[in-house]
Amino acid sequence: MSALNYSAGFGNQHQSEAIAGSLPIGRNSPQKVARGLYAELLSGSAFTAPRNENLRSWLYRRQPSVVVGSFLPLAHAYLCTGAREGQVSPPDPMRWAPIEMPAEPTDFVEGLRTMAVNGDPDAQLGIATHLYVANQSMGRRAFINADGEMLIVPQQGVLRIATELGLLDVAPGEIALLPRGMAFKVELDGPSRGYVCENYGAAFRLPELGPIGSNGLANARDFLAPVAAFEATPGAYEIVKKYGGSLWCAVQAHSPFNVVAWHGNLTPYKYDTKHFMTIGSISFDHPDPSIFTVLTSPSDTAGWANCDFVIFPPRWMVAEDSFRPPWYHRNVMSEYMGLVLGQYDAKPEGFKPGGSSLHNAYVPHGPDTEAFDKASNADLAPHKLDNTLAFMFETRWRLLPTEFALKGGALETNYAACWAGLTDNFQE
Ligand SMILES: O=C(O)Cc1cc(O)ccc1O
Ligand SMILES: [Fe+2]
Repeated sequence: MSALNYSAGFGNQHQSEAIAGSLPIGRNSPQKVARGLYAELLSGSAFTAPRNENLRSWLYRRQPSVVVGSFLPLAHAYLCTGAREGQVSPPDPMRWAPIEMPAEPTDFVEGLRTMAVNGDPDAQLGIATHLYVANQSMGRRAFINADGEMLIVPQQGVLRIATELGLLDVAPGEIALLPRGMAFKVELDGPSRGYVCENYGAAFRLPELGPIGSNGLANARDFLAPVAAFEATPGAYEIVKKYGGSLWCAVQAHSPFNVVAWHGNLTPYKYDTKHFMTIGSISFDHPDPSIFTVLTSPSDTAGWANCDFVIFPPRWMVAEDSFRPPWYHRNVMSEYMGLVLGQYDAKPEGFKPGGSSLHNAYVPHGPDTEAFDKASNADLAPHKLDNTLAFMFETRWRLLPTEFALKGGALETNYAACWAGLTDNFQE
């Protein structure tokens, strides 16, 4: 596959045309659009949302999205939505082994496995955490998620994601952010696995930097939007839509990837986590993990995120007289974690790439016995945590595991045993 071009900058008013002269100049909806294209507005916020939160793009396309026909229900055995489809489970820490690649041909949508849910897409609140396992490109099949935006974290396999606004190539170590309601399809280069945060709440944005200043963490210029690209091959397309927690399917006679030009600030993005500028302790103590926030979806209460996307990338550990890994803690927020590669310092052996863990609100957790012993006795010379990438979807609402998470076979039965060796070392 040839290298793609991108348009850089998070939240910019991007503009792009696959054929020069297709974008209207100085207006959005001229009486006749150049080349016989139709103008279509896709909004990601209410029209009257404050200017700094207003999201919309104008699409100039060969046929408008309304030419689709009617939708019929489409079954999916593993896709769950909102707290209503979660299971009752005890307040124990939970951890899952990586799930197996499917034996049958499975595309990205068919390969979604919901692990945990909260909130309600109709209330525009909460998230779902999914895994995906896939071995087949979507071909002439597109997915539109009207319930939430999709943050994709590949763990294995490079994804070529075709969107209405153009193409993104996304490898492990990179992430993709796909706006709610925008059609996309996923092409594979081989068996692929990864994680998805489906966000029913406010759109992900860069966090405030406060005293950090005007630079650092994820810098806006490192987010890459696609450039306009449309599919010319004629023929029918299956449109799979997630709408109100159910999947629906319609067949239309043409490709939905027929946008010749577009402009606006509602765009898909990719971001390479190797550009994340970490900030950490250069004196003592382990800082709160919020220091590693890449993107945040705020809730109505300041600082209590609907979801924070947090990464634990390669970085130097230099803190003096400090227990360097995460502390033992009980958090009001709920933490779903995944591992893209390498080891996570709080669980060096037990947490595997492709695996997941869930430490829900007030469920105590922290370094396992091995990590505690190692970090309590380590020589505190500067040390590089290298070849590692863990991440966390942290949400203010409790995450309910799904039936697949509890009964699908990957749940560890004795996870809590990793803390059983923490003995009482009290010396009177
Ligand atoms: O529990 C975890 O492993 C995630 C986490 C990491 C950290 O550095 C501090 C707090 C926290 O919840
Ligand atoms: Fe934690």
